[in-house]
Amino acid sequence: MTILDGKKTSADLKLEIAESVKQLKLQGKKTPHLAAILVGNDGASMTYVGAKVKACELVGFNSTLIDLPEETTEDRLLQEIESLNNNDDVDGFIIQLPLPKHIDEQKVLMAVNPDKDVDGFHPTNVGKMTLDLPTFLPATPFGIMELLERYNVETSGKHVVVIGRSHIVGRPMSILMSQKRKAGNATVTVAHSRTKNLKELTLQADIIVAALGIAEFLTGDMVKQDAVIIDVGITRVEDASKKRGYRLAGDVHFESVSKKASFITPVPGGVGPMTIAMLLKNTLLACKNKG
Ligand SMILES: Nc1nc(=O)c2c([nH]1)NC[C@@H]1CN(c3ccc(C(=O)N[C@@H](CCC(=O)O)C(=O)O)cc3)C=[N+]21
Repeated sequence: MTILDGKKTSADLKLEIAESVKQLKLQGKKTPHLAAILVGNDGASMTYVGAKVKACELVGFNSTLIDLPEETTEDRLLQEIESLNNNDDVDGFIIQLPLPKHIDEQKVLMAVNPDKDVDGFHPTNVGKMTLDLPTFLPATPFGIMELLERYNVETSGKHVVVIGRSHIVGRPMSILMSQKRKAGNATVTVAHSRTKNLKELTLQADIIVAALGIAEFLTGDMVKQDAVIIDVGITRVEDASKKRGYRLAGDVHFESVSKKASFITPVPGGVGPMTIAMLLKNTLLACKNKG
């Protein structure tokens, strides 16, 4: 069994990105600049955005965090987006999800200039991804593809079962892995909350991407011997014995599943850190695209 070490791989990627930033600077080009908008003070969201800002510092990017209160109106948020769209120094920006319920997420994501949409959530970029045209790939799926590639995990002709159909992970993952590309050429089944006989499907899977958001959902009895397991879930589970009062759990029951897996991503230290590294990669690309 091999651990797909996202922490190590993301550290390697960040070194590569830092090297590119140095080269840009030597050529007298501008420093990449990522901005993030955070609405409200959800604990997990604050952690993730904080990690993104820290990662920017590490690779030598400039970063801006726009921290708005929970009661921010949709109009006010749209104004902030317009101002980032028009800010020539900002190469790319993201709006941390989820947004408060009074804000229309689709409307907000459509307001982002697709050339600065380093999350790859704008319909233009989703369309380009689907057509396999050059674009910003959504960071989590992009990170998983990179991890599979760097560990030389064979995907061609394999049966992948993606559990979850979200716009940010499950759906794009299913599209990318079925495409003719590195870590692609797979036969993909998308399972979701209405799927019948899920266990029958997962037992046939060579590769399982668990992205449904239920802690420790996938157990050893649902998995074939030597399957490749990608755990996208990250849930804070109350645990009084921990410093912070919680532990992080994936969508995979690691203890039972790892006994059968050939490759498996841990939580923490798997897909999460890769997401951040790929966001940086997209920002570097946005900066280079500008010329
Ligand atoms: N517009 C937008 N873009 C996103 O990419 C986005 C988002 N919204 N909303 C939430 C999800 C989630 N996400 C994570 C990023 C890093 C870790 C990460 O680094 N996790 C660490 C642990 C961090 C911890 O201690 O909580 C790990 O898995 O090792 C996890 C999750 C990005 N997301």
